[in-house]
Amino acid sequence: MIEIDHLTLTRDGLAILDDISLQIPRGGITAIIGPNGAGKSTLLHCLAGLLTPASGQVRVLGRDIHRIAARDRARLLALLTQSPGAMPRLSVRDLVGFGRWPHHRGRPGPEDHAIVAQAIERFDLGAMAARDVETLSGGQKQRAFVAMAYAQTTPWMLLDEPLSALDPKYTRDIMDRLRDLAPPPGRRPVEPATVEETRSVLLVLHDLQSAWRYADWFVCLKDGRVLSHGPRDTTITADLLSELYDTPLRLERAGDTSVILPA
Ligand SMILES: Nc1ncnc2c1ncn2[C@@H]1O[C@H](COP(=O)(O)OP(=O)(O)OP(=O)(O)O)[C@@H](O)[C@H]1O
Repeated sequence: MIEIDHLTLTRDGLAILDDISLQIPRGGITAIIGPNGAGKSTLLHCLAGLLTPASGQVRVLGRDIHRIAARDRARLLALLTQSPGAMPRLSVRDLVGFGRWPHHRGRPGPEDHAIVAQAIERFDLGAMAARDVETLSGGQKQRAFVAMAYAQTTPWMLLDEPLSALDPKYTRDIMDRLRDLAPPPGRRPVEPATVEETRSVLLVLHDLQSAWRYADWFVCLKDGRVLSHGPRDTTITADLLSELYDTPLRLERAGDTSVILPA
């Protein structure tokens, strides 16, 4: 579980995160949603221990994130940021291999190679594994970075807008794969033999449809505060979404799911 206890983070004297307290359950997929500038990325960086709050605490599996050494943190949480930056002259295979660094620190062994191969297969990157990352399309690059986070084999994967450049096929593909790794609590993950631990996936999403379809748990942020959080079915309503985004939205049943539409 991740426990967030009265977390406040300020920049230039302004509270970007304002007294946030909540718990994020272990296992399953949690979506952080909310309008632009709500503080979603900032919260993700705080959870990863990369930003120091003005007050409050983040505990991951019972430990204060700021008291965990960087190397141990990297074996606990994988963070994929919104703009991971340029990777000149690096092949897709090498990029994915970077995910193993906290485990082998420069001396990869057979298990590291096996996990990288699985990640490449799992995220459908085999045909481009030898290519320079910078020659990939935006969506292909996105998949390669998610595969890198996967190869880190951490109990927690924190992904900031992993769907932003993806077409509908790969949106579904990546979310199905994350669902396999982080099934709803109580169900076994679909994992290869070398990667046995259940993952917990925490992602920032603007794609509300995917959030609705895949997330078990929601954190709804607005103006640096938590407007609502909890399991999907008891948290997400048309009224909540309309208030969150300051625009009228409705939620309609469509077969086995619901769609979110302008009201
Ligand atoms: N380095 C910084 N200095 C000052 N303000 C910042 C800094 N980084 C972020 N902010 C501000 O903090 C607020 C929250 O930013 P954050 O990136 O966390 O929002 P977000 O919810 O992820 O937004 P988006 O959906 O647009 O990506 C914004 O008002 C932003 O301008």
